[in-house]
Amino acid sequence: MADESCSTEIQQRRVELVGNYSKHLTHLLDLLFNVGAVTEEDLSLVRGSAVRGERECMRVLLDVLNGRGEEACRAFLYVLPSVQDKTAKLGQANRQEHLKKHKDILARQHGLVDYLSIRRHCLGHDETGCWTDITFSRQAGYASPSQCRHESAGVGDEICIFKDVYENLLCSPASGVNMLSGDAGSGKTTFVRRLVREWAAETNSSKTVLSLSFRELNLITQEQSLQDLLSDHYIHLKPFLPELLNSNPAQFLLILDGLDEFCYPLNFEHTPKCSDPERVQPIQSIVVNLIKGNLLPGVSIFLTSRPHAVTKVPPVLVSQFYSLLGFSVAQQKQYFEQNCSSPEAAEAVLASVSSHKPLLLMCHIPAFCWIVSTALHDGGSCLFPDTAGANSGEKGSLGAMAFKGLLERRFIFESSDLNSFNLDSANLSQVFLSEILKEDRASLTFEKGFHFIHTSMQEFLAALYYVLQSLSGSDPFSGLKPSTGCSIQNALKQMASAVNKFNTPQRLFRRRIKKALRCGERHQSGHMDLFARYLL
Ligand SMILES: Nc1ncnc2c1ncn2[C@@H]1O[C@H](COP(=O)(O)OP(=O)(O)OP(=O)(O)O)[C@@H](O)[C@H]1O
Repeated sequence: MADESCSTEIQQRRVELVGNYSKHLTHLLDLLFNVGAVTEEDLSLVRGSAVRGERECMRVLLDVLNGRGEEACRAFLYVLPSVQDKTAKLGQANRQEHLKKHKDILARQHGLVDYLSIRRHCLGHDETGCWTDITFSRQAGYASPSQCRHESAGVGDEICIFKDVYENLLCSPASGVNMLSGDAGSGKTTFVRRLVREWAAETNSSKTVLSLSFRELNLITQEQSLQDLLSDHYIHLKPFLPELLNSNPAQFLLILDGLDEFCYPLNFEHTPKCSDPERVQPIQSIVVNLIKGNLLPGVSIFLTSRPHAVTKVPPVLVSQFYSLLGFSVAQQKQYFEQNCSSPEAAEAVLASVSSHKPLLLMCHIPAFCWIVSTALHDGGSCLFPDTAGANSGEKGSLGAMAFKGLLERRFIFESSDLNSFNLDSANLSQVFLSEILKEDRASLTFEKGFHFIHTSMQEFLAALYYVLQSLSGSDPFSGLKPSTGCSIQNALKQMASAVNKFNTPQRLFRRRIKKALRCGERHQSGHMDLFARYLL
């Protein structure tokens, strides 16, 4: 009776055995041959079905075993656990190896060299010295749009630092949807970079980070599945992704940086519900289903956004809401000390900033500290002292392209855009602040593009272009033609007299500034926030 049960068991488990063991057929055949359960003839018979796929081979093997009787079936059931053990161990080791590789790749993608360009000198030292402390406020969810607009902590908000946010996102089991709101240039992407790098350096992390930016997601024009999206982005995880995503989504932290830049509308009410990672759908539906917890239920999500776009996500879906509060005066001091070439230079920069109240106020935004310390890197008192000179035409064209980009809400430029403004990408790195543009190898498409080293720089150059055009009597809006370089060159030559005019604004100039501000307001997207501040 006991003997009969082996062949019966195999028949009853036929579907499961074909599903789970077809992949390990070679190993199984070796074991069965070694214990004498199958003959060479049997092996040929099984392997002869290879053209119809490994599952068919497995079916043939089960038939062969059945034909050979109870002894062979018992041997099969006996060797089965060792196949399972070995493959589980191999799979585990392989997976660990790939996750380690994943950490290395993510750390490289979130590297510092291009991003915090002026602090290369600190890279050889302890990395924590590269980041300046910044303060956050934390509240459970957010209730109203006005709540996400202000930059100071409200009553009942908890004040926290990097470590607190890190622990909530990466050390607590499942933290739902977390949102970080901050003004343009306030340090959201820098926070993401630091988070990823510190996670990658940790040996015992329980969660795995996946990081995407909305700027990259904008490039996806075809419908696709979440699984394909992630597999394309993280090719090294491809063999494990289906299993990882299905088995335990709670082990992932998914970072989505820059919601304000996402160009597709998010419709939380009418997007069809989808919980299948393999289902093909538009990119905005993937985002909605992730945030609603339909796709990868239990995954922790970290969204960053400029304040105006926070309301794209309904408050009820947000479990923790963080705001970046900017640099305090003490933190600004720390920043300049970390980023200037010497303590004397840092002191001179700080003195320069402190003597201009508007500048001091603006420097609570890290991007301003970055621009100011780059411009005054030697501690001098003149902003961008070497902007006048032989390449002013190119700088002006760059400003025109930056302004056109803002009007069209574009942050990535193609070679043809550069050509139409007579800009040569090869020269640009030498022209302005050494790294004004960098190549964008958007990893989802591998297409070549360019973007300003930071959007705050794009907005700064656009504002500079706008002011100089207006002061020279030209209309900045009509100056966005390919030949713009020449007219800007003239404008830059007149910089000195223009600055005087700036002190005694003329009616036309005032009208132009008002027009620009109205234009900024009309673009409710907030991508001209800094542009407007620079103008003022
Ligand atoms: N904590 C920090 N320590 C040192 N530098 C920082 C820090 N935060 C921001 N910066 C500097 O400010 C610049 C702008 O920061 P970041 O790109 O993170 O802003 P953002 O909030 O993502 O801006 P945007 O909304 O325009 O995308 C960085 O390039 C970096 O030089």
